[in-house]
Amino acid sequence: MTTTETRAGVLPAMAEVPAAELRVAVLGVGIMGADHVARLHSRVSGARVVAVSDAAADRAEQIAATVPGCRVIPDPLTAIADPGVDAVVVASPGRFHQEQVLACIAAGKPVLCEKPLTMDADSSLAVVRAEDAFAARTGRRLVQVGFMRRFDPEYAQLRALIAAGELGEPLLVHCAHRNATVPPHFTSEMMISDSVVHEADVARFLLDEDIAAVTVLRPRASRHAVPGQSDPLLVLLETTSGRLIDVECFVSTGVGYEVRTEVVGEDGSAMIGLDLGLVRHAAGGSGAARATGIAPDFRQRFGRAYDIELQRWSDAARRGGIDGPGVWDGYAASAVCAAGVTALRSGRRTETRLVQR
Ligand SMILES: NC(=O)c1ccc[n+]([C@@H]2O[C@H](COP(=O)([O-])OP(=O)(O)OC[C@H]3O[C@@H](n4cnc5c(N)ncnc54)[C@H](O)[C@@H]3O)[C@@H](O)[C@H]2O)c1
Ligand SMILES: O[C@H]1[C@H](O)[C@@H](O)[C@H](O)[C@@H](O)[C@H]1O
Repeated sequence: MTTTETRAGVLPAMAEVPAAELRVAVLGVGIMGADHVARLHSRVSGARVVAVSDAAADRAEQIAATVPGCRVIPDPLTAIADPGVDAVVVASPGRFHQEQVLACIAAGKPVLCEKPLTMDADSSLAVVRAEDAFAARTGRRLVQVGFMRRFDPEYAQLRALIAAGELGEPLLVHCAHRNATVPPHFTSEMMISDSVVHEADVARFLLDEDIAAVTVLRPRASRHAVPGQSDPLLVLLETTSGRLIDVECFVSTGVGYEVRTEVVGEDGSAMIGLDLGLVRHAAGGSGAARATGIAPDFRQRFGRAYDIELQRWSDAARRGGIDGPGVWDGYAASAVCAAGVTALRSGRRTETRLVQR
């Protein structure tokens, strides 16, 4: 149900990419959207940013000025419908994703939607249903979700190691997800729906199964936490077959952007995210050790992953489809986060509710 569903939306790697350049509109050009505009303009081939849209007019003008010929279209829905736009990147705040992604589906335009797909499981399911209806008519998938870790070479290597059986049966995954700071409006709920959503997807990506239940513990809060916020959090995800994933989510460390993942299997363990490449411990020897650097934020740590993600999305969009995590992955992660928010509020283990596909 997990990556099989994703694979259904993945176009074969050998498929030809049409010669015509993909004309892209980017909706929301704050930190992430502006980074994607620069990436599409200077590092992704076969795509051109032709329009940007942002609730802040001056911000839209400022970012449009960085790309020759790029227009500002103030209303995002007008930008989606514009006949000069072939495909869309949604990088607006999460609460606008549902409306904007549904408009892309209605217009039949491929869209890369930044995570989270939407803010809760029901609205994500509504997107799944709309895209399913489109796919039933056309045989094409339109929505790719910006779970960029799947395109990070270290995560890909870790997944391949697990799939090849090199660690034996994976049993445990230890994750650290640390940010230097977050804006003052960032709530404990957002630590689940906006931050731990990455681990919800990574767990499904690495282990190829769904998350059945979530428990959230609140350790003593850091004095740097946004007032009223429980920071850090310890989140425990249980997979359907009984594997456990523990996630330390700490978003006000003041240090930098630290994202680590260690998989412990019956026959060894492997860890990524130390700026050392993949470090592996197996019977008879372990991996490298050298001084590490810490990236200040996601743009440095996952820059290469975003480049690969947007290049592959753009190539697939030119063929009319997607090449990466789809709506079902977005929905599954939203369902985990919904259970997580309930677990956070209630202090109780909460089962994930996922409809049958
Ligand atoms: N994949 C990642 O690692 C990653 C990293 C950062 C952010 N994100 C995601 O990207 C999205 C944007 O995050 P950000 O950090 O860039 O936020 P941001 O606040 O820096 O930027 C959001 C921008 O959207 C604009 N905006 C507000 N309402 C809008 C609307 N209705 N339509 C279009 N634009 C609108 C705002 O004016 C602002 O410029 C979020 O979904 C976030 O979760 C993903
Ligand atoms: O939107 C950001 C982004 O997804 C980062 O990758 C994550 O580390 C942050 O916690 C989140 O707020």
